[in-house]
Amino acid sequence: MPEEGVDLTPKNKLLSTEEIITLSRLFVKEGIEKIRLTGGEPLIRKDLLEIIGALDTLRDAGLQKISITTNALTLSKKLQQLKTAGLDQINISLDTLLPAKFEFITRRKGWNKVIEGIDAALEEEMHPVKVNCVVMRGINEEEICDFVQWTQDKAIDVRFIEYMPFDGNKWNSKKMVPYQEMLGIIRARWPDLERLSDEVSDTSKAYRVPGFAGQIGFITSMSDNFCGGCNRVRITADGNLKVCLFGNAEVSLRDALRSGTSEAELLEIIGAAVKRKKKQHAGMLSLAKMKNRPMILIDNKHQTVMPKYTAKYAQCHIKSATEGMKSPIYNIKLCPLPGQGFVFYSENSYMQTQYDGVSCRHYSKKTSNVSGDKEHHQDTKEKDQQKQYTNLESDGVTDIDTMKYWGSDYYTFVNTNNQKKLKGADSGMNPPHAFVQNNNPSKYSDVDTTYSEHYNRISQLPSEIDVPELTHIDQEGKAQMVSVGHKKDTLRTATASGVITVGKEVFHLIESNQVKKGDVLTVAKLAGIMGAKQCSNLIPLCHNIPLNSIEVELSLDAVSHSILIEATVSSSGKTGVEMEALTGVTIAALTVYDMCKAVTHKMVIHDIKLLSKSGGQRGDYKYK
Ligand SMILES: Nc1nc2c(ncn2[C@@H]2O[C@H](COP(=O)(O)OP(=O)(O)OP(=O)(O)O)[C@@H](O)[C@H]2O)c(=O)[nH]1
Ligand SMILES: C[S@@+](CC[C@H](N)C(=O)[O-])C[C@H]1O[C@@H](n2cnc3c(N)ncnc32)[C@H](O)[C@@H]1O
Ligand code: SF4
Repeated sequence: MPEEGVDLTPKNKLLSTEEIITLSRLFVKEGIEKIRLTGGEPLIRKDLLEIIGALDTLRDAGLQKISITTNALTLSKKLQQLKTAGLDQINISLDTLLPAKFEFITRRKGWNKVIEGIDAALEEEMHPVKVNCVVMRGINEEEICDFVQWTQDKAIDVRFIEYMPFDGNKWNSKKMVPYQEMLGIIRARWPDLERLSDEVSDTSKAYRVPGFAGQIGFITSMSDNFCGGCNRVRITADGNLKVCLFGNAEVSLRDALRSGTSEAELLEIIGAAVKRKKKQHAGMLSLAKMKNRPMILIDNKHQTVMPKYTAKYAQCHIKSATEGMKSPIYNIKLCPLPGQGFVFYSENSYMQTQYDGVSCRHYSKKTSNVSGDKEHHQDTKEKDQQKQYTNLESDGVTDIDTMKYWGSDYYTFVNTNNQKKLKGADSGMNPPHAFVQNNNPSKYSDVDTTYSEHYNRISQLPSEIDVPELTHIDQEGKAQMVSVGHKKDTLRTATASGVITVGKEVFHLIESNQVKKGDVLTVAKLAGIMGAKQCSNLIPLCHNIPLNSIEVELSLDAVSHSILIEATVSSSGKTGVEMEALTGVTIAALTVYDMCKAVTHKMVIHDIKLLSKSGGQRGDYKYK
């Protein structure tokens, strides 16, 4: 819980008891066997007993387990009643065995109450009693062995959880303790720690110290995801279906229920969502950059925009991006800051969308607005638009390399620079909120797209997404050389430059050609040419391409006692030659260094950069 707290969702936005039960019945009918009430915090719901009691009546329909995950602050008082109502299993969160640290982590007292809750669960034989401990470096990692020791006499299952990134929790990779490291710490003290077997859909990898009453486990979402066995779907307290904890795609089942959607239609919506459940979550570093609801809000905050108007406006925006912009889009750029989205460029206009779905702006480069989007921008002054446009560019927006449309509201982006694939409308199950104009539904009350129309359209989209592999990593995140076989040959040139500052003495020796090893400028020039030719042998994922020409020039700067090096390379090929030009400059500079190091080591190679580049898919580049 952040220090400043969170805004509580108005009650009418939360699923009612009846709605929770209706949805549960539907899911159980479709084969769900276990329901976990998690958080937020389930124990603060006044109707918890009623919900568990109603879930208990679904046993005959196939429900086998009813569980909760709780902070256990009020558990000892309520447990007996919960068990009588039908609760089978309980997971309790506890990140420290030290009461003072508990207060520091949770910002409240209550450690004793949690321990009472754990003891009560053991007494009530709520088997297994799982204790969830999120391990954070610098906070509680030195307590790992104490937690393991705790299982000697207590028949609990302590699960060490890798700290996961959620909005606002200030995650960074250093704070996360990977499970291999935890395992190492435990093995150092208990070398005979034994591995137990897991169920295929378990979140944790189970272990036990031989002879101990309890066991331990590791929940390795970050370092070794267990998505392969994932069979879970999640409904937030405000009624959104999330098919992945880490996915932003959410579908409002609450709104569907409240708009009188039939059971068959609901099943269609759910089916379409589940079919698009991804094979696994994004990689660890990408996750950290993603926008995701914090864990505390998975339970209770309305985040998704309403499909009623998103469907129409998504269509409208993609349409303006393609047709409304009147001329073809020649470039798409990703804005540099999270949530700023994409900019589409065409001859006569450009359009900015926000990736988080908050807004979408369509700007005209000329005086008149572009059709299809006019009404949305009456209030935006051309000058401001221009300013924003310029800012985006000067902020160094990063190119999207390719984009593929799958229909009127679905597309994929691939961004090689950032090594990631971005999906605009996500997997199509979500209202395509990347293109929502405004989050004020009343403004668009004329829109009448219904759920079923929307999802019908979406369900026609291909379920498998053939995202082009353009990055230098393969599907397992390992390095690969990108295939350029499909690319056309074009004339490509690149110029790079660099500087070696050699100091007064060496400078004069070079200038007067008195360096003992020989003619520095000539040798370095040849070295630069040879270096450019050798580029693909030196840089692992570089292609070896036929070069048309290599020019290396060295000039002397008597003021700074430096040699300025410039290399220009050209090729008629499938891939750019900037690496060749940069290698040429680097090798020329190293050669100068090598030839002069007998005089001094006080030489600095610096400012190696790409000055310009032309040809290729992404257009020309000039260093400014
Ligand atoms: N990646 C991922 N991690 C999850 C998911 N559900 C739970 N976890 C992780 O498991 C931790 C404990 O969650 P719990 O609420 O106790 O649920 P659980 O582990 O699924 O519980 P069991 O039903 O006992 O397996 C969470 O803090 C997450 O780290 C999920 O769907 N995906
Ligand atoms: C978000 S809580 C909700 C249920 C309940 N309020 C509780 O405290 O247990 C569910 C589980 O997620 C864990 N959790 C919370 N933030 C996490 C994070 N950043 N990384 C990994 N697990 C986290 C909690 O420790 C808890 O076991
Ligand atoms: S697919 Fe999503 S929900 Fe399932 S284990 Fe992976 S991250 Fe969790």
